[in-house]
Amino acid sequence: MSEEPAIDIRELSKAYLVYKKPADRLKQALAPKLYSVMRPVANLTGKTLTTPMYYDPFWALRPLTLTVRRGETLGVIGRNGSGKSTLLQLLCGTLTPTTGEARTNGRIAALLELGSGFNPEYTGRENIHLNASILGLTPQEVDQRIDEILAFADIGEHVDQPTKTYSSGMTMRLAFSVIAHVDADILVVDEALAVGDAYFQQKCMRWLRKFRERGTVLFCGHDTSAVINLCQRAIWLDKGQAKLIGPARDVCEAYTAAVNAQAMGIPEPEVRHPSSATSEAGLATLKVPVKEGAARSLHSKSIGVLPQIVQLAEPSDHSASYGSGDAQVIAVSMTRENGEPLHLIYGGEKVRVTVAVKANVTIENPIIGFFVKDRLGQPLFGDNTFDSYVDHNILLEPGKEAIASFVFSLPLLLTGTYIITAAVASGTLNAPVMHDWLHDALSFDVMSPLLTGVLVGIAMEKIEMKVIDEEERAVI
Ligand SMILES: Nc1ncnc2c1ncn2[C@@H]1O[C@H](COP(=O)(O)OP(=O)(O)OP(=O)(O)O)[C@@H](O)[C@H]1O
Repeated sequence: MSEEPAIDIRELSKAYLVYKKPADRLKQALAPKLYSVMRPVANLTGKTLTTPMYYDPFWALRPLTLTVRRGETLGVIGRNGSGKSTLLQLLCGTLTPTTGEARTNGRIAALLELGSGFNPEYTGRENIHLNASILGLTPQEVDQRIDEILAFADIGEHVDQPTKTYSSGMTMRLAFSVIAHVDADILVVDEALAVGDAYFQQKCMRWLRKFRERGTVLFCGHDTSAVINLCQRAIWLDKGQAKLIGPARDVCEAYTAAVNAQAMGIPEPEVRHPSSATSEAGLATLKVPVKEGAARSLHSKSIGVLPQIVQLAEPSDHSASYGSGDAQVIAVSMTRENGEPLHLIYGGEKVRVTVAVKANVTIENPIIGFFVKDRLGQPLFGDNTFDSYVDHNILLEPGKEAIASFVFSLPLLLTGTYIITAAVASGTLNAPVMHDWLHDALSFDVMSPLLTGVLVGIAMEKIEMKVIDEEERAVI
């Protein structure tokens, strides 16, 4: 049983029937019956009548064969209209295939097209019952889990309002909460996940990372950094065809190269399909053609002064935390080095993150730390007080507070929302006793005009370029 793949797709395809005129749809519905009556008469006169087709088939998905192992996370990427939703809907059974089949082993739950599974006239509570039962829970099981579902969604009294009155963020909270509580074996999620506030997204990402330890995930979207971050393998769909299947990084790089080439008006890089023997391993040999005579103008720019607008949000009241409770994080802030509020910051400038904690019992040698995570919950950078204070024998008595501040040059960050996690512990770094770990202590938004394609940038001190001759080449 455990050797069975979670998803087994054989020659799966979908052709939509496209009618030129609305009347053609009616003709097509009537034609088979009409022709079955006319055919025997025609046969008597020695003619053969074939039923005409009033539609053109549009192949949204060409025959695809693919297996996904249990516990694997597969990314599905491709441009708009490439067939991603069609594939996922075929898997979920909401579309019927034209050829082939998709077999799934285990309970499958999908978060596709936000709220599409909700009846807008029903209240949130009624939709929980409806969706959870569609996903296989008995009414008793829904009753047992409803408090957990509501706690996870955290939408307060809105739960008794019709979902047509919900914001997209609230719909997302409820929809995700339901699929998180139905004991799914296979989860199919698309970029609907990007809806909602940063704190809830972090909660979903934490849940998703945990789910990956036991379940199979299909993650669909245009966002290659999310696919690289979450998925082991990826499939790139192009005009309904699987253009490349392989390790997520290779597939995303090939896809990004093709998208960039198209934007630059140069031919797409050649993509070599892996042979079936090596399809699970490395692949994708790329040759990037350069447009002949493409003159590039070169600017010198001072990277150290990229304006980044940093907007701090209020700390979340609902931040999840864990720890012994012997001490707790009571405040977290990010300011300029001198403590002034932060609004507009230039790349490479100094900032100060301050974490205040309070002891509930005597804490010997507290360790206070923080790290900054991106929207996918991936830690980017951070530090703690351990190395600097390991020999200081600090005793934090019950009711007393301590603050730690960290001054550093803020790396250049991509536009987006970032979250600061803060924690207080004691013991050692290898065997810490965690007193309070506050997942989402503070968030800040960055507007950055220039950077793309990296997690963080650094303030370059100097960038130079010059044309060299062979002699100079020899000394490099
Ligand atoms: N019911 C339909 N009838 C005809 N064509 C359809 C139908 N549904 C989808 N298509 C077409 O099938 C192709 C694939 O659509 P699909 O929604 O699967 O793409 P996608 O990769 O999910 O796109 P996006 O990234 O924009 O969501 C598109 O060209 C779309 O126009």
